[in-house]
Amino acid sequence: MLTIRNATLADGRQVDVRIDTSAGRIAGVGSTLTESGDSIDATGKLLLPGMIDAHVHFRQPGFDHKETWETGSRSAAAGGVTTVVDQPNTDPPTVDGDAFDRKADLAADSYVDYGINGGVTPDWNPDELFDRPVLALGEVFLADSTGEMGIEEDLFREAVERATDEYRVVTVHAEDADLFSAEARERDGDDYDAWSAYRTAEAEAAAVERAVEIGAEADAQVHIAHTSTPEGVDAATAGGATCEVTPHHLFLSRGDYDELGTFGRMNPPLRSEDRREALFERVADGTVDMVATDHAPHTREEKDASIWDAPSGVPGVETALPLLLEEARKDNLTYERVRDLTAANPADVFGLTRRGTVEQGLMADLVLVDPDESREIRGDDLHSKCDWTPFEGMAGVFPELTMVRGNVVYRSESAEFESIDADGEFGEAVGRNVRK
Ligand SMILES: NC(=O)N[C@@H](CC(=O)O)C(=O)O
Ligand SMILES: [Zn+2]
Ligand SMILES: [Zn+2]
Repeated sequence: MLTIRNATLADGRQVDVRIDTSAGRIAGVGSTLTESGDSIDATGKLLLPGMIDAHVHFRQPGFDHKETWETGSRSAAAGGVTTVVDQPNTDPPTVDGDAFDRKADLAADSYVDYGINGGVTPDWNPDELFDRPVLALGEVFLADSTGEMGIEEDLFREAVERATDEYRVVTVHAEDADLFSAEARERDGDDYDAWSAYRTAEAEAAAVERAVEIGAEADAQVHIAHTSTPEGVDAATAGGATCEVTPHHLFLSRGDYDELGTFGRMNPPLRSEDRREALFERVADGTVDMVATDHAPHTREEKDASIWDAPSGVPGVETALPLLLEEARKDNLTYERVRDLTAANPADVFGLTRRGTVEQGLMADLVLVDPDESREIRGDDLHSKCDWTPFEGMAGVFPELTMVRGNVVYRSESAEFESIDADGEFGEAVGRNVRK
Protein backbone atom coordinates (compact mmCIF):
# COMPACT_ATOMS: atom_id res chain seq x y z
CA MET A 1 0.00 0.00 0.00
CA LEU A 2 1.06 3.57 -0.71
CA THR A 3 -0.77 6.64 0.55
CA ILE A 4 -0.63 10.01 -1.14
CA ARG A 5 -1.53 12.30 1.74
CA ASN A 6 -3.37 15.57 1.68
CA ALA A 7 -3.50 16.02 -2.09
CA THR A 8 -5.78 18.53 -3.80
CA LEU A 9 -7.93 17.08 -6.59
CA ALA A 10 -9.02 19.02 -9.69
CA ASP A 11 -12.39 19.76 -8.05
CA GLY A 12 -10.66 21.34 -5.05
CA ARG A 13 -11.28 18.48 -2.59
CA GLN A 14 -8.39 17.68 -0.26
CA VAL A 15 -7.98 13.95 0.11
CA ASP A 16 -5.72 11.07 0.92
CA VAL A 17 -5.45 8.55 -1.89
CA ARG A 18 -4.52 5.00 -1.04
CA ILE A 19 -2.95 2.90 -3.75
CA ASP A 20 -2.77 -0.85 -3.88
CA THR A 21 0.60 -0.97 -5.61
CA SER A 22 0.49 -4.70 -6.29
CA ALA A 23 -2.90 -4.48 -8.02
CA GLY A 24 -2.01 -1.12 -9.56
CA ARG A 25 -5.33 0.36 -8.51
CA ILE A 26 -6.74 3.08 -6.32
CA ALA A 27 -7.85 1.41 -3.11
CA GLY A 28 -9.48 4.41 -1.54
CA VAL A 29 -10.05 8.14 -1.79
CA GLY A 30 -11.02 9.91 1.41
CA SER A 31 -10.10 12.42 4.04
CA THR A 32 -9.47 10.07 6.94
CA LEU A 33 -7.63 7.08 5.58
CA THR A 34 -5.46 5.29 8.08
CA GLU A 35 -1.93 5.15 6.90
CA SER A 36 -0.22 1.92 6.10
CA GLY A 37 2.93 1.36 4.11
CA ASP A 38 4.76 4.13 2.26
CA SER A 39 3.45 7.63 1.95
CA ILE A 40 3.96 10.77 -0.08
CA ASP A 41 3.16 14.15 1.45
CA ALA A 42 1.19 16.00 -1.21
CA THR A 43 0.30 19.08 0.81
CA GLY A 44 -0.16 21.98 -1.58
CA LYS A 45 0.10 19.67 -4.59
CA LEU A 46 -2.46 18.89 -7.24
CA LEU A 47 -3.23 15.24 -7.99
CA LEU A 48 -4.62 14.54 -11.46
CA PRO A 49 -5.50 11.44 -13.42
CA GLY A 50 -2.67 10.82 -15.88
CA MET A 51 -3.21 12.27 -19.32
CA ILE A 52 -4.55 9.90 -21.98
CA ASP A 53 -3.05 11.21 -25.20
CA ALA A 54 -5.22 9.80 -27.96
CA HIS A 55 -2.84 10.79 -30.75
CA VAL A 56 0.89 10.15 -30.87
CA HIS A 57 3.35 8.95 -33.52
CA PHE A 58 6.12 7.03 -31.77
CA ARG A 59 7.61 6.12 -35.18
CA GLN A 60 8.56 2.49 -34.58
CA PRO A 61 8.90 0.39 -36.59
CA GLY A 62 10.59 2.18 -39.45
CA PHE A 63 11.70 5.59 -38.25
CA ASP A 64 13.78 4.95 -35.15
CA HIS A 65 15.90 7.99 -35.92
CA LYS A 66 12.87 10.22 -35.21
CA GLU A 67 11.56 8.49 -32.08
CA THR A 68 11.32 5.09 -30.40
CA TRP A 69 8.86 3.61 -27.95
CA GLU A 70 11.47 4.12 -25.27
CA THR A 71 12.19 7.79 -25.94
CA GLY A 72 8.63 8.72 -26.84
CA SER A 73 7.19 7.09 -23.73
CA ARG A 74 9.83 8.67 -21.48
CA SER A 75 8.80 12.01 -22.90
CA ALA A 76 5.17 11.07 -22.21
CA ALA A 77 5.89 10.06 -18.61
CA ALA A 78 7.85 13.25 -17.94
CA GLY A 79 4.89 15.24 -19.28
CA GLY A 80 2.28 13.50 -17.12
CA VAL A 81 0.93 11.25 -19.87
CA THR A 82 0.13 7.72 -18.65
CA THR A 83 -1.55 6.29 -21.77
CA VAL A 84 -0.78 7.02 -25.42
CA VAL A 85 -2.56 5.93 -28.57
CA ASP A 86 -0.12 5.26 -31.39
CA GLN A 87 -1.06 5.98 -35.01
CA PRO A 88 -0.47 3.68 -37.97
CA ASN A 89 1.78 5.62 -40.37
CA THR A 90 4.90 3.67 -39.47
CA ASP A 91 6.92 1.41 -41.78
CA PRO A 92 5.35 -1.03 -42.28
CA PRO A 93 2.06 0.80 -41.77
CA THR A 94 -0.13 -0.88 -39.12
CA VAL A 95 -2.64 -2.26 -41.59
CA ASP A 96 -2.36 -6.03 -41.14
CA GLY A 97 -1.60 -8.68 -38.56
CA ASP A 98 2.16 -8.87 -39.08
CA ALA A 99 2.58 -5.12 -38.87
CA PHE A 100 0.45 -5.00 -35.74
CA ASP A 101 2.47 -7.78 -34.11
CA ARG A 102 5.74 -6.07 -34.94
CA LYS A 103 4.59 -2.83 -33.39
CA ALA A 104 3.20 -4.62 -30.34
CA ASP A 105 6.61 -6.26 -29.75
CA LEU A 106 8.38 -2.90 -29.90
CA ALA A 107 5.82 -1.25 -27.66
CA ALA A 108 6.96 -3.54 -24.85
CA ASP A 109 9.72 -0.92 -24.30
CA SER A 110 7.10 1.65 -23.29
CA TYR A 111 7.17 3.37 -19.90
CA VAL A 112 3.49 4.20 -20.16
CA ASP A 113 0.40 2.25 -21.18
CA TYR A 114 -0.63 2.36 -24.80
CA GLY A 115 -3.24 1.62 -27.39
CA ILE A 116 -2.27 0.66 -30.93
CA ASN A 117 -4.52 1.83 -33.73
CA GLY A 118 -5.13 0.01 -36.99
CA GLY A 119 -4.67 1.90 -40.26
CA VAL A 120 -6.61 1.81 -43.49
CA THR A 121 -5.02 1.55 -46.95
CA PRO A 122 -6.17 -0.27 -50.10
CA ASP A 123 -4.31 -3.37 -48.95
CA TRP A 124 -5.31 -3.37 -45.30
CA ASN A 125 -6.45 -6.60 -43.71
CA PRO A 126 -9.29 -5.86 -41.29
CA ASP A 127 -9.80 -9.52 -40.37
CA GLU A 128 -6.23 -9.79 -39.15
CA LEU A 129 -6.35 -6.42 -37.42
CA PHE A 130 -9.56 -7.12 -35.54
CA ASP A 131 -8.21 -10.49 -34.49
CA ARG A 132 -5.74 -8.47 -32.45
CA PRO A 133 -6.15 -5.93 -29.66
CA VAL A 134 -6.44 -2.79 -31.82
CA LEU A 135 -7.80 0.13 -29.88
CA ALA A 136 -9.45 2.01 -32.73
CA LEU A 137 -9.18 2.53 -36.46
CA GLY A 138 -7.15 5.58 -37.28
CA GLU A 139 -5.96 7.95 -37.94
CA VAL A 140 -7.69 7.25 -41.22
CA PHE A 141 -6.28 9.77 -43.67
CA LEU A 142 -8.77 11.49 -45.97
CA ALA A 143 -5.83 13.44 -47.44
CA ASP A 144 -2.14 12.67 -47.61
CA SER A 145 0.01 13.57 -44.62
CA THR A 146 3.28 12.03 -43.37
CA GLY A 147 3.33 8.48 -44.75
CA GLU A 148 1.05 9.23 -47.70
CA MET A 149 -1.83 7.10 -46.49
CA GLY A 150 -4.63 9.21 -47.98
CA ILE A 151 -7.59 7.08 -49.14
CA GLU A 152 -10.67 7.39 -51.34
CA GLU A 153 -14.18 7.83 -50.00
CA ASP A 154 -15.38 4.32 -50.86
CA LEU A 155 -12.64 2.74 -48.80
CA PHE A 156 -13.36 5.15 -45.98
CA ARG A 157 -17.01 4.10 -46.01
CA GLU A 158 -16.01 0.45 -45.92
CA ALA A 159 -13.64 1.09 -42.99
CA VAL A 160 -16.30 2.99 -41.06
CA GLU A 161 -18.79 0.14 -41.51
CA ARG A 162 -16.25 -2.43 -40.45
CA ALA A 163 -15.18 -0.47 -37.37
CA THR A 164 -18.82 -0.12 -36.34
CA ASP A 165 -19.35 -3.89 -36.62
CA GLU A 166 -16.32 -4.34 -34.37
CA TYR A 167 -17.45 -1.66 -31.85
CA ARG A 168 -14.44 0.50 -32.55
CA VAL A 169 -14.05 4.26 -32.88
CA VAL A 170 -12.79 5.67 -36.20
CA THR A 171 -10.31 8.52 -35.79
CA VAL A 172 -10.20 10.65 -38.92
CA HIS A 173 -7.60 13.00 -40.38
CA ALA A 174 -10.11 15.29 -42.10
CA GLU A 175 -8.82 17.44 -44.92
CA ASP A 176 -10.11 17.50 -48.50
CA ALA A 177 -7.17 17.87 -50.90
CA ASP A 178 -9.54 19.03 -53.66
CA LEU A 179 -9.97 22.22 -51.65
CA PHE A 180 -6.28 22.98 -51.22
CA SER A 181 -5.20 26.22 -52.91
CA ALA A 182 -3.36 25.71 -56.21
CA GLU A 183 -2.51 29.41 -56.15
CA ALA A 184 -0.77 29.23 -52.77
CA ARG A 185 1.20 26.22 -54.01
CA GLU A 186 2.99 28.55 -56.43
CA ARG A 187 4.55 30.61 -53.64
CA ASP A 188 8.27 30.51 -52.81
CA GLY A 189 9.71 27.87 -50.51
CA ASP A 190 10.87 30.41 -47.94
CA ASP A 191 7.36 31.88 -47.68
CA TYR A 192 6.40 29.66 -44.76
CA ASP A 193 2.89 31.02 -44.37
CA ALA A 194 2.15 29.50 -47.80
CA TRP A 195 1.62 26.15 -46.04
CA SER A 196 -1.38 27.58 -44.19
CA ALA A 197 -2.67 29.31 -47.31
CA TYR A 198 -2.34 26.03 -49.21
CA ARG A 199 -4.10 23.62 -46.82
CA THR A 200 -7.16 25.80 -46.38
CA ALA A 201 -9.55 26.01 -43.45
CA GLU A 202 -12.37 25.18 -45.90
CA ALA A 203 -10.62 21.92 -46.76
CA GLU A 204 -10.88 20.88 -43.13
CA ALA A 205 -14.49 21.90 -42.58
CA ALA A 206 -15.65 20.16 -45.78
CA ALA A 207 -13.85 16.93 -44.93
CA VAL A 208 -15.22 16.93 -41.38
CA GLU A 209 -18.74 17.37 -42.74
CA ARG A 210 -18.28 14.51 -45.17
CA ALA A 211 -16.73 12.23 -42.55
CA VAL A 212 -19.54 12.77 -40.04
CA GLU A 213 -22.14 12.27 -42.78
CA ILE A 214 -20.66 8.93 -43.76
CA GLY A 215 -20.28 8.07 -40.09
CA ALA A 216 -23.93 8.86 -39.37
CA GLU A 217 -25.10 6.64 -42.24
CA ALA A 218 -23.26 3.71 -40.65
CA ASP A 219 -24.21 4.67 -37.08
CA ALA A 220 -20.48 4.85 -36.41
CA GLN A 221 -18.51 6.48 -33.63
CA VAL A 222 -16.41 9.02 -35.52
CA HIS A 223 -13.69 11.00 -33.78
CA ILE A 224 -12.10 13.88 -35.67
CA ALA A 225 -8.36 14.17 -35.11
CA HIS A 226 -6.56 17.48 -34.66
CA THR A 227 -9.41 19.88 -35.53
CA SER A 228 -7.62 23.15 -36.20
CA THR A 229 -10.51 25.53 -36.91
CA PRO A 230 -13.70 26.55 -35.08
CA GLU A 231 -15.55 25.54 -38.26
CA GLY A 232 -14.07 22.04 -38.02
CA VAL A 233 -15.04 21.70 -34.36
CA ASP A 234 -18.57 22.94 -35.03
CA ALA A 235 -19.04 20.58 -37.97
CA ALA A 236 -17.86 17.66 -35.84
CA THR A 237 -20.15 18.42 -32.91
CA ALA A 238 -23.13 19.23 -35.13
CA GLY A 239 -22.72 15.84 -36.77
CA GLY A 240 -22.50 13.93 -33.49
CA ALA A 241 -18.78 13.22 -33.73
CA THR A 242 -16.21 13.84 -31.03
CA CYS A 243 -13.08 15.86 -31.67
CA GLU A 244 -9.65 16.66 -30.34
CA VAL A 245 -7.54 19.81 -30.51
CA THR A 246 -3.74 19.85 -30.40
CA PRO A 247 -1.62 22.14 -28.22
CA HIS A 248 -0.01 23.66 -31.32
CA HIS A 249 -3.34 24.77 -32.76
CA LEU A 250 -4.31 26.05 -29.33
CA PHE A 251 -1.16 28.02 -28.57
CA LEU A 252 0.38 28.88 -31.96
CA SER A 253 -0.90 30.63 -35.07
CA ARG A 254 0.22 31.84 -38.48
CA GLY A 255 2.13 34.76 -36.96
CA ASP A 256 4.53 32.24 -35.43
CA TYR A 257 6.00 31.19 -38.80
CA ASP A 258 8.37 34.17 -38.50
CA GLU A 259 10.03 32.42 -35.62
CA LEU A 260 9.34 28.77 -36.44
CA GLY A 261 9.86 28.60 -40.20
CA THR A 262 9.36 25.02 -41.38
CA PHE A 263 9.34 23.88 -37.73
CA GLY A 264 5.83 25.28 -37.78
CA ARG A 265 4.75 23.04 -40.66
CA MET A 266 2.19 20.42 -39.74
CA ASN A 267 -1.13 19.03 -40.99
CA PRO A 268 -3.61 20.55 -40.63
CA PRO A 269 -1.55 23.76 -40.63
CA LEU A 270 -1.41 26.67 -38.20
CA ARG A 271 -4.38 29.01 -38.57
CA SER A 272 -5.06 32.74 -38.10
CA GLU A 273 -4.93 34.26 -34.63
CA ASP A 274 -8.73 34.81 -34.80
CA ARG A 275 -9.33 31.14 -35.48
CA ARG A 276 -6.90 30.15 -32.74
CA GLU A 277 -8.80 32.27 -30.24
CA ALA A 278 -12.14 30.82 -31.32
CA LEU A 279 -10.65 27.33 -30.93
CA PHE A 280 -9.44 28.16 -27.43
CA GLU A 281 -12.95 29.30 -26.49
CA ARG A 282 -14.35 25.97 -27.62
CA VAL A 283 -11.76 24.14 -25.57
CA ALA A 284 -12.46 26.27 -22.50
CA ASP A 285 -16.26 25.95 -22.73
CA GLY A 286 -16.29 22.18 -23.15
CA THR A 287 -17.36 21.99 -26.81
CA VAL A 288 -14.10 20.25 -27.69
CA ASP A 289 -13.87 16.78 -26.17
CA MET A 290 -10.17 16.45 -25.63
CA VAL A 291 -6.69 17.75 -26.13
CA ALA A 292 -4.46 15.24 -27.95
CA THR A 293 -0.95 16.10 -29.04
CA ASP A 294 -0.43 14.59 -32.50
CA HIS A 295 3.16 14.19 -31.23
CA ALA A 296 4.89 13.89 -34.64
CA PRO A 297 8.65 14.17 -34.23
CA HIS A 298 11.05 14.82 -37.13
CA THR A 299 14.75 15.65 -36.83
CA ARG A 300 16.14 19.17 -37.20
CA GLU A 301 17.99 18.06 -40.34
CA GLU A 302 14.74 16.83 -41.91
CA LYS A 303 12.94 20.04 -41.00
CA ASP A 304 15.72 22.17 -42.42
CA ALA A 305 14.25 22.40 -45.93
CA SER A 306 11.90 24.59 -47.95
CA ILE A 307 8.28 24.81 -46.78
CA TRP A 308 7.34 22.53 -49.70
CA ASP A 309 9.96 19.88 -48.89
CA ALA A 310 10.09 19.76 -45.09
CA PRO A 311 8.12 16.95 -43.41
CA SER A 312 4.91 17.88 -41.56
CA GLY A 313 4.60 17.46 -37.83
CA VAL A 314 5.79 18.74 -34.45
CA PRO A 315 6.50 17.00 -31.13
CA GLY A 316 4.23 17.71 -28.15
CA VAL A 317 3.58 14.76 -25.84
CA GLU A 318 5.71 16.16 -22.99
CA THR A 319 4.44 19.73 -23.08
CA ALA A 320 0.65 19.36 -23.47
CA LEU A 321 -0.39 18.94 -19.84
CA PRO A 322 2.22 21.50 -18.66
CA LEU A 323 0.90 24.11 -21.11
CA LEU A 324 -2.71 23.47 -20.04
CA LEU A 325 -1.78 23.62 -16.36
CA GLU A 326 -0.12 26.95 -17.03
CA GLU A 327 -3.43 28.20 -18.48
CA ALA A 328 -5.19 26.94 -15.35
CA ARG A 329 -2.61 28.69 -13.17
CA LYS A 330 -3.45 31.90 -15.02
CA ASP A 331 -7.20 31.24 -14.59
CA ASN A 332 -7.83 30.84 -18.31
CA LEU A 333 -9.07 27.24 -17.78
CA THR A 334 -10.37 25.46 -14.71
CA TYR A 335 -8.51 22.46 -13.33
CA GLU A 336 -11.64 20.40 -13.85
CA ARG A 337 -11.65 21.30 -17.52
CA VAL A 338 -7.99 20.32 -17.80
CA ARG A 339 -8.80 16.99 -16.14
CA ASP A 340 -11.73 16.34 -18.47
CA LEU A 341 -9.85 17.34 -21.64
CA THR A 342 -6.80 15.25 -20.85
CA ALA A 343 -8.18 12.23 -19.01
CA ALA A 344 -11.89 11.79 -18.29
CA ASN A 345 -13.11 12.48 -21.83
CA PRO A 346 -10.50 10.51 -23.79
CA ALA A 347 -11.17 7.58 -21.42
CA ASP A 348 -14.90 7.85 -22.21
CA VAL A 349 -14.51 8.21 -25.95
CA PHE A 350 -12.08 5.31 -26.33
CA GLY A 351 -13.81 3.04 -23.85
CA LEU A 352 -11.02 2.97 -21.27
CA THR A 353 -13.50 2.43 -18.47
CA ARG A 354 -10.98 1.82 -15.71
CA ARG A 355 -9.06 5.03 -16.29
CA GLY A 356 -9.41 8.78 -16.53
CA THR A 357 -10.46 9.82 -13.02
CA VAL A 358 -9.12 9.59 -9.47
CA GLU A 359 -11.65 7.17 -8.02
CA GLN A 360 -11.69 4.08 -5.89
CA GLY A 361 -11.21 0.94 -7.95
CA LEU A 362 -9.72 2.62 -11.01
CA MET A 363 -6.17 2.20 -12.25
CA ALA A 364 -3.65 4.24 -10.27
CA ASP A 365 -2.55 6.31 -13.29
CA LEU A 366 -1.70 9.54 -11.49
CA VAL A 367 0.21 12.78 -11.82
CA LEU A 368 1.35 14.98 -8.97
CA VAL A 369 2.24 18.62 -9.65
CA ASP A 370 2.95 21.79 -7.75
CA PRO A 371 0.37 23.99 -9.51
CA ASP A 372 2.28 27.21 -8.81
CA GLU A 373 5.62 25.97 -10.06
CA SER A 374 5.84 27.22 -13.62
CA ARG A 375 9.01 27.06 -15.69
CA GLU A 376 10.27 27.82 -19.15
CA ILE A 377 9.89 25.11 -21.78
CA ARG A 378 13.23 24.28 -23.38
CA GLY A 379 13.79 21.66 -26.04
CA ASP A 380 17.05 20.73 -24.32
CA ASP A 381 15.20 19.65 -21.18
CA LEU A 382 12.71 17.36 -22.95
CA HIS A 383 13.09 13.59 -23.28
CA SER A 384 11.95 12.94 -26.84
CA LYS A 385 14.51 12.03 -29.49
CA CYS A 386 13.29 15.19 -31.12
CA ASP A 387 15.51 17.81 -29.51
CA TRP A 388 13.38 20.80 -30.45
CA THR A 389 9.93 22.05 -29.52
CA PRO A 390 7.67 24.61 -31.19
CA PHE A 391 6.85 25.87 -27.66
CA GLU A 392 10.43 26.93 -26.84
CA GLY A 393 10.43 29.76 -24.28
CA MET A 394 6.75 29.38 -23.29
CA ALA A 395 5.83 28.55 -19.69
CA GLY A 396 4.64 25.17 -18.43
CA VAL A 397 3.76 23.51 -15.11
CA PHE A 398 5.54 20.15 -15.21
CA PRO A 399 4.77 17.03 -13.15
CA GLU A 400 6.82 16.08 -10.13
CA LEU A 401 5.72 12.50 -10.30
CA THR A 402 3.97 10.25 -12.78
CA MET A 403 2.53 6.90 -11.83
CA VAL A 404 1.29 4.17 -14.17
CA ARG A 405 -0.88 1.52 -12.47
CA GLY A 406 0.77 2.29 -9.12
CA ASN A 407 4.33 2.24 -10.48
CA VAL A 408 6.32 5.45 -10.27
CA VAL A 409 7.60 5.77 -13.84
CA TYR A 410 8.90 9.33 -13.54
CA ARG A 411 9.86 11.73 -10.82
CA SER A 412 11.38 15.16 -11.27
CA GLU A 413 14.24 16.19 -9.07
CA SER A 414 12.04 18.45 -7.00
CA ALA A 415 9.72 15.64 -5.89
CA GLU A 416 10.31 14.71 -2.28
CA PHE A 417 9.52 11.31 -0.89
CA GLU A 418 9.19 9.65 2.40
CA SER A 419 10.32 6.05 2.34
CA ILE A 420 10.26 5.63 -1.43
CA ASP A 421 13.67 4.95 -2.86
CA ALA A 422 14.52 7.69 -5.27
CA ASP A 423 17.30 6.50 -7.51
CA GLY A 424 17.13 7.96 -10.96
CA GLU A 425 14.45 10.01 -12.63
CA PHE A 426 12.71 7.17 -14.43
CA GLY A 427 11.34 4.01 -12.96
CA GLU A 428 10.79 0.91 -15.03
CA ALA A 429 9.21 0.54 -18.45
CA VAL A 430 5.92 -1.00 -17.33
CA GLY A 431 3.68 -0.09 -20.28
CA ARG A 432 0.90 -2.45 -21.33
CA ASN A 433 -1.62 -2.58 -24.11
CA VAL A 434 -4.79 -1.02 -22.65
CA ARG A 435 -7.02 -3.11 -24.89
CA LYS A 436 -5.66 -6.48 -23.78
N1 LIG B 1 0.37 16.01 -38.25
C1 LIG B 1 1.42 15.96 -39.04
O1 LIG B 1 1.74 16.97 -39.65
N2 LIG B 1 2.15 14.84 -39.22
C2 LIG B 1 1.89 13.54 -38.71
C3 LIG B 1 0.80 12.85 -39.46
C4 LIG B 1 -0.57 13.40 -39.20
O2 LIG B 1 -1.03 13.39 -38.05
O3 LIG B 1 -1.25 13.83 -40.11
C5 LIG B 1 3.18 12.71 -38.78
O4 LIG B 1 3.09 11.49 -38.56
O5 LIG B 1 4.25 13.27 -39.02
ZN1 LIG C 1 -3.23 13.61 -39.12
ZN1 LIG D 1 -1.22 12.35 -36.44
